[in-house]
Amino acid sequence: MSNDPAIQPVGSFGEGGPLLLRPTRHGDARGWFVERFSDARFRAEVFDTVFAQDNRSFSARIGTVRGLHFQRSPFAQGKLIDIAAGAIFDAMVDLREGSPTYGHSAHVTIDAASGAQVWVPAGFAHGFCTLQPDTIVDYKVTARYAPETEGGLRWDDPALSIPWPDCADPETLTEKDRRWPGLADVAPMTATA
Ligand SMILES: Cc1cn([C@H]2C[C@H](O)[C@@H](COP(=O)(O)OP(=O)(O)O[C@H]3O[C@H](C)C(=O)[C@H](O)[C@H]3O)O2)c(=O)[nH]c1=O
Repeated sequence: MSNDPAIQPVGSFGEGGPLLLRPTRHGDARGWFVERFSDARFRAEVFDTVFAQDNRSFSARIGTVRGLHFQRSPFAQGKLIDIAAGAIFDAMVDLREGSPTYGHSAHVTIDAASGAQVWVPAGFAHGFCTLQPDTIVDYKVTARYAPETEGGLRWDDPALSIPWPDCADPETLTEKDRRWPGLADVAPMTATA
């Protein structure tokens, strides 16, 4: 486990779990510059993988809930999440087959102001709730979009004990996100990226 303050674990999943990353912002009189992603650095310091796709979602309303989603093998996705505008309460659940922390959840708040990022490995269900209006979430994923392999977990399943923020608004859920099963009814994932 890294003792680099720029890389810290999210939750208690042990080696190979989600991470909070703080890329260095180089400030000067004009503002700042940051390398949001470096292939070589990510492979060396976080996880040796390649990314297949860059995604961006815009959520107009505060309290918008998206998730909890995942893709199954062979399109299980690791996700590197970065906030271009606004802020999110980011949540993840371990669904890795055989994991000693199977079914455990964790959460972290990240925002555009801090530039912090979250790495969510393949094998985790992922979702977020926006904490500001007009929030833009950018994220790199390690496998292409494969809707035929998509699965989900009910965002407010009591078995997950995710302490969603008070602003979370069920009215913002898509029909799809209203229908996901609870943890007891989801099969574990083989986390191949
Ligand atoms: C994920 C995805 C979606 N789409 C299309 C499919 C729909 O027409 C539209 C919205 O899709 P969806 O409602 O699945 O979008 P989100 O609810 O933001 O889904 C995401 O939400 C949580 C937070 C995640 O972690 C996943 O990355 C992702 O599932 O974009 C694509 O064309 N490509 C894609 O990779």
